[in-house]
Amino acid sequence: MRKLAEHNIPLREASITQVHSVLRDGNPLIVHTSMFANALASLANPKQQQQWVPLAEKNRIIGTYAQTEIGHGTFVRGLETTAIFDPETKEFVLHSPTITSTKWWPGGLGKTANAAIVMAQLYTQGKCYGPHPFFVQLRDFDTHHSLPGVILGEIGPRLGINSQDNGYLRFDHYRIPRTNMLMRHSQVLEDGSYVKPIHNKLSYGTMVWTRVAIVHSCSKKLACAVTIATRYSAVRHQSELVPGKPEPQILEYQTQQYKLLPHIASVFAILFSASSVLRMQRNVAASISKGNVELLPELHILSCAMKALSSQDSTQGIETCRLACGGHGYIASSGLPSLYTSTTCTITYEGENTVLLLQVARYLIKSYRAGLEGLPVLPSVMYLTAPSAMHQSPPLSNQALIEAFRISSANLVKETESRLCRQFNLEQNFHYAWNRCSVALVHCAELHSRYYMCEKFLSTVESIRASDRVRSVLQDLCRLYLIHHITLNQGHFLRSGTLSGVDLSTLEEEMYELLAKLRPQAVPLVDAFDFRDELLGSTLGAWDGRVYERLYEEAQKSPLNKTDVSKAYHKYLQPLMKSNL
Ligand SMILES: CC(C)(COP(=O)(O)OP(=O)(O)OC[C@H]1O[C@@H](n2cnc3c(N)ncnc32)[C@H](O)[C@@H]1OP(=O)(O)O)[C@@H](O)C(=O)NCCC(=O)NCCSC(=O)CCCC(=O)O
Ligand SMILES: Cc1cc2nc3c(=O)[nH]c(=O)nc-3n(C[C@H](O)[C@H](O)[C@H](O)COP(=O)(O)OP(=O)(O)OC[C@H]3O[C@@H](n4cnc5c(N)ncnc54)[C@H](O)[C@@H]3O)c2cc1C
Repeated sequence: MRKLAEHNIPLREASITQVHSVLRDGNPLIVHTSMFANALASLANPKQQQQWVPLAEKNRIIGTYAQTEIGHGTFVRGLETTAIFDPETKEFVLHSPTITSTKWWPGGLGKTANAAIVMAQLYTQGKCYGPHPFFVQLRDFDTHHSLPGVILGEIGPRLGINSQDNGYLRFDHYRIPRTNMLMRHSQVLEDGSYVKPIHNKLSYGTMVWTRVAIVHSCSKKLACAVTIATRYSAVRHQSELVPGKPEPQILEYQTQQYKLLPHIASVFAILFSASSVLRMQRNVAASISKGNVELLPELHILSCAMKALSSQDSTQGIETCRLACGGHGYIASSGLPSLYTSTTCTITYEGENTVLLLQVARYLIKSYRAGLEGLPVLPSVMYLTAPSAMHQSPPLSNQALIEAFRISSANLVKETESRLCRQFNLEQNFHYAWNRCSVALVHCAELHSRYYMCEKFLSTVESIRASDRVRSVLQDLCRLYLIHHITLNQGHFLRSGTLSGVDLSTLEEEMYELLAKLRPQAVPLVDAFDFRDELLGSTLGAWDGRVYERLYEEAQKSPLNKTDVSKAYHKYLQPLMKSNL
């Protein structure tokens, strides 16, 4: 915090790499500066904001977002914590009636936070109105002791981000003032009457906002990983490419280029998609403040789609980068393990990916059916029932490939919808039929989301202001991305008839040429991400390429190297060596 203050950077504006470079194993304040701050900004009314925001900004209040329970994370409607309005005292009584209602996971809840936005089932006048957000003080603001009626702690070691003190929380008939319910969108009045919001999912707004932020952070984490692995691949020499010749840089191997270059491209694809979703989010936020919620469903679906794809792509990409560094990728000082553990959790949190993709699929099927009936559908899914335009672009041009994506995606939705209808006729129950088709439905959502990402990559590269040479590199990278994802999904293109076996062979051939063509650009491309060595914090990825010296220097810092003979020798090893075991 002192470093950031020195450089005049508020924590909420510190970049993901700046924070990650200092707090490798998780940031106990991340949920405070992201979700808690956002919940106050978007769910609290102006009076509540005046009361809490200045205190949160000065870190007098440190908050978290306590929604997930030990029994339910995905199914928000199934939360069990209750907030029952007591009209006598004009208070809400928060209670955790069961073990499964224990709040579980919130970042910083264990030891750091003294307050939380708690999602609880709102009851008033004997009726339940579903999950609503409440501002809840958990600890004394001076002594930091937990308050009577609040039981909390930390949940124990995790795969990674262990400095984030993810916590648990229970309430025992804990009372908070009525005015602690976040009342921007819905209210409980003094007499206990409920005022409903203009859209009943507005209280989920903090999740939507965080999903958008995750997309951007995934591109940054992947950019760090490809920088490390690419620079290392230019330094590392191994084996013989031609027998008897000197060992080449491992980046000369086509298989190594195939491991790295598509993920370098992926950084741009995710980044450009993130910008487009962020623009949409700003528009939707502005319309909501004017009372218009028309585009909220579109934003919800787009943020689900892009969060799912970017978290999956960046996690796989980081793991590929780690593997591409051989043994040295496994050492903590390479920076790759902590990048992996702090990214793979994005597949699960803020909506588990399969669940989010099923939300996307639900929207695709509904929109397809609406389109067939001539009803209006939102812009991103109009293509599902629009006539195909495959023959208008030169064969295998970028535009033709995007059209192939669009038609294949529409085709898959059409095919899956027919399967859903057939299954419905057999089962006579929509929900069972839906479950029976859910693998195919996830594939629909993935292909639609990939189409969106490819389209955003291409349209951004086409409109970007850059020198001809820079543009040409970006165009090659974009082309590589399109072809790579077509080859990974070739079955869909064959099924839709948009590409033939011969087309796929031609594209595959071109992909190999692109790998060779882009090979000299690999290091300049990652240098252009412009990470300082201090921020990257990697023995393998530093700018000067002194990999072996740094690995050796770092090993000297191991606590085991402080003495020649370790204490364990005297305590365990020597007795073992002398025993007859
Ligand atoms: C899966 C859903 C979306 C399902 O919600 P539901 O109320 O059961 O709705 P449904 O019946 O499936 O659909 C009804 C309808 O509600 C729509 N909807 C759902 N969510 C939204 C939204 N946000 N905005 C606008 N619309 C929304 C759906 O699209 C449906 O629309 P439709 O009826 O089809 O027109 C929800 O339960 C959910 O969001 N679950 C995921 C939970 C989650 O993301 N938790 C995050 C906890 S915080 C965290 O992980 C922080 C980590 C950060 C860190 O450590 O750094
Ligand atoms: C590191 C980390 C930090 C977190 N931070 C916070 C936080 O700050 N605040 C907070 O409130 N929560 C937090 N969480 C909780 C997180 O949001 C949930 O874990 C997440 O939403 C997934 O829910 P779940 O654990 O209930 O998984 P489950 O839903 O139980 O998932 C288990 C499996 O069931 C499947 N499944 C579930 N429902 C369906 C369905 N409808 N259709 C098909 N398959 C389904 C899933 O696909 C998955 O394969 C955090 C979690 C982690 C790991």
